[in-house]
Amino acid sequence: MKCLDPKDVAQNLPGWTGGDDFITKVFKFGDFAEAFGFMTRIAIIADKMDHHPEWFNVYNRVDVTLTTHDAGGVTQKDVTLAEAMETAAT
Ligand SMILES: C[C@H](O)[C@H](O)[C@H]1CNC2=NC(N)=NC(=O)C2=N1
Repeated sequence: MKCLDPKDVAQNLPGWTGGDDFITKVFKFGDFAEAFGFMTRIAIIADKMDHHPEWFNVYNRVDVTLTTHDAGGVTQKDVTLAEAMETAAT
């Protein structure tokens, strides 16, 4: 799958930042239940896509990094998953 420029990708996603080979965002929720609810909904979508996030949760915060390991960079799969996260978080 074709790799995209992470900076270009991040510019079109609210609150996302582009790194060398990834895009990243910190999501904040009202409490742990909301954060974990978000992670649960995304886990189901991600597994159906066979495309899994790197993420770290403490209480109401979820730090997300998206990259496509098989491609060694950011691909359309990361864009699709980031968009699903935006929908699930709002
Ligand atoms: C074998 C399996 O399909 C692959 O390892 C999938 C699983 N989930 C994945 N997730 C991510 N983020 N990148 C991948 O390249 C990837 N590959």
